[in-house]
Amino acid sequence: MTIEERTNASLVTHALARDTLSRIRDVETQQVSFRKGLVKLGRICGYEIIDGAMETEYVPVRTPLTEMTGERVTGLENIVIINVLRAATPFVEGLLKAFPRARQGVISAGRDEEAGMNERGEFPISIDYVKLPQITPEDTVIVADPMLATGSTMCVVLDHVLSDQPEPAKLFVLSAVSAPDGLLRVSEQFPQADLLTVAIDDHLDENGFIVPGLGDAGDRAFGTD
Ligand SMILES: O=P(O)(O)OC[C@H]1O[C@H](OP(=O)(O)OP(=O)(O)O)[C@H](O)[C@@H]1O
Ligand SMILES: O=c1cc[nH]c(=O)[nH]1
Ligand SMILES: [Mg+2]
Repeated sequence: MTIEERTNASLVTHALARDTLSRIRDVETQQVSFRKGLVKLGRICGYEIIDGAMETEYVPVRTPLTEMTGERVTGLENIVIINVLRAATPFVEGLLKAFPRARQGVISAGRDEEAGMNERGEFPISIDYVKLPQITPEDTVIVADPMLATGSTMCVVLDHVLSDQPEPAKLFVLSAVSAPDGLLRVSEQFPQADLLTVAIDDHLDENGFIVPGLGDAGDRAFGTD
């Protein structure tokens, strides 16, 4: 069975998403181009979510010449985007171009790289800051993080997002690059989530980095190492 058959994962299929991801994977791509690539990917993924998951309605439109029936996307006022600091910041900047009226939440989450992975392939995650909007049952919640590696970060983030809140109408976990381990872990713990990703890569290395991946997304976008 493929990983998509074993989980709720599906691929963002837009050719420009694959093009942009391939450019930012390149080790020669420097900070500014890398960050701009993540912004562009976020915008494309946002449009893909609208295309695949949102309803439209017919509306009367009066053009300068005549009256006609037009079409509008519904539900754009019920979008919540969660930014997993820090690597998701440029990704969310792009998503906001598709969802300019989204309510936003922020969670600062970091893997304890020094502690390393435990025997279950999980990292300890430190959460330093959480500020979330109230979620309603009408909302579509998009939790954005460009990298889904072991899934440790996303599971802790989803615990925070969903605790003491009504279940949203739809829940998307949006990533640029995912590893099979992370998709399996998040799918198992949060079967209600749709996992959207531009690529499902091969495996994790011994340090929990996605291979082939793109390296450390936060460091490359923020110019740190
Ligand atoms: O699936 P996981 O194994 O948990 O790894 C994925 C996490 O790792 C990266 O964040 P990192 O901890 O490097 O923080 P940063 O965004 O500040 O670089 C990435 O942005 C994810 O949040
Ligand atoms: O490959 C990886 C894994 C976790 N975080 C990253 O930024 N890259
Ligand atoms: Mg990082």
